[in-house]
Amino acid sequence: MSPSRVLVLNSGSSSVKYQLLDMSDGVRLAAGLVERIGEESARLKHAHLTSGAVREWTGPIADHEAALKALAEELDKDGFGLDSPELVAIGHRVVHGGKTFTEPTVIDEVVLAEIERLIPVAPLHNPANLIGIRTAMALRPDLPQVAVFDTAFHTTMPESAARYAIDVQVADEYRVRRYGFHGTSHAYVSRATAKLLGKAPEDVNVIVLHLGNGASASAVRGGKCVDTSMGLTPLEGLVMGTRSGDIDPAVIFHLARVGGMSIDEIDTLLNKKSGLVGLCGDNDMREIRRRIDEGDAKARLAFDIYIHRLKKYIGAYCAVLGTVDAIAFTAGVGENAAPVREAAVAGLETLGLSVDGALNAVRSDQPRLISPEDARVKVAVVPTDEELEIATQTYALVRQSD
Ligand SMILES: Nc1ncnc2c1ncn2[C@@H]1O[C@H](COP(=O)(O)OP(=O)(O)O)[C@@H](O)[C@H]1O
Ligand SMILES: CC(=O)OP(=O)(O)O
Ligand SMILES: [Mg+2]
Repeated sequence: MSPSRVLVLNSGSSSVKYQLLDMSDGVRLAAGLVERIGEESARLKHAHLTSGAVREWTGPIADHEAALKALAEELDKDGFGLDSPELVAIGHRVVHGGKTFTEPTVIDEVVLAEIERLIPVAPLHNPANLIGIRTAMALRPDLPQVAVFDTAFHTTMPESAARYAIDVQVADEYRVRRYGFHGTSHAYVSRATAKLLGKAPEDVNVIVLHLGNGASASAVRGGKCVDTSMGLTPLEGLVMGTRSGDIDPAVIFHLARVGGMSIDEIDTLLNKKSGLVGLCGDNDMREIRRRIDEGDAKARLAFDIYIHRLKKYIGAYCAVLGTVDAIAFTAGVGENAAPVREAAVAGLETLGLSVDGALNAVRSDQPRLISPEDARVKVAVVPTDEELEIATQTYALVRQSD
């Protein structure tokens, strides 16, 4: 049998998630996570999925390169070393691909240079993605390394949604436009939602709510993205774990002129010290719900602001799409937090939206409907699988160029 294993690396600002899949049968062989990179108490969790064996390890991991080497060692212990001839490619999540990359792309020096050029518009993500790619290339220079871009799915947005209403020349010179992110997830979840409805992606309009630590909404018409909430960078849109999402841009001038803050300080404020963490000190929805149950007013207000923004985007995307077949909740918060799903659609009956309390309370890792049976617009929980989608696209590309 020809080799058919693909390793997927999803390098975030302080973590690396990875999965090894056999694409001949879709079996996941190993998966893991290195988090708190750069700290003394970094943590590695590795699972050998066919046996169920799990290894965990806590200790200092200095940087992303060290993290990559540590995860390569764990794979090696399970007989899945990066030197394995079974491996056909390594697929990398790359967050910002600008307008250049609309498809998965085999990485060479030109592609690396372009990803590097885009660092100013994805400062939390692209540098980590680059280190992941360079380290993997050094370990396996002979293997195709494929970049799968978060922005790719959104390149179908019409100009009316993608352009900001600013001077066109300035916008074009500095490539200021709305790119959108989490596209791999929006693509996967919108397709999986169509499947759940028993329809082809071309035949349905779906609103996808990707609510993780970073969060974004998208409006998908017939399988193609027509609008999304993130913009030039992953800062626009919904309230997130540590990011503000939408604000009046004049807040920035005000903080600079009146507050005496530097641009870098404001950048850090809006990207890392805002959102849920800025509002109540916690960015984990589990902790926020626990505090609400204890009567904590700050946590309550943070939750209410989060929901208010989410509702506005649901309403906006109903308007953008005209007719909506389903809205799908996904990622850490969307898949697990029933109170968020309930609150987000509460009062939207006139838009055809409601959830069934009992169905919403069910915990499952399977795609499922949580709206009443006769609902005009279906509400679904659809677990995302960015790693599978990256592996699928990576494998298809290397098979095609065989
Ligand atoms: N059981 C749960 N209930 C509520 N929220 C949860 C639960 N599990 C995870 N979350 C939320 O999901 C977030 C992480 O989502 P995830 O999609 O893994 O994020 P990312 O990929 O951006 O790191 C956590 O910060 C937390 O807020
Ligand atoms: C683009 C983005 O926000 O990604 P993440 O949710 O992984 O931070
Ligand atoms: Mg994520």
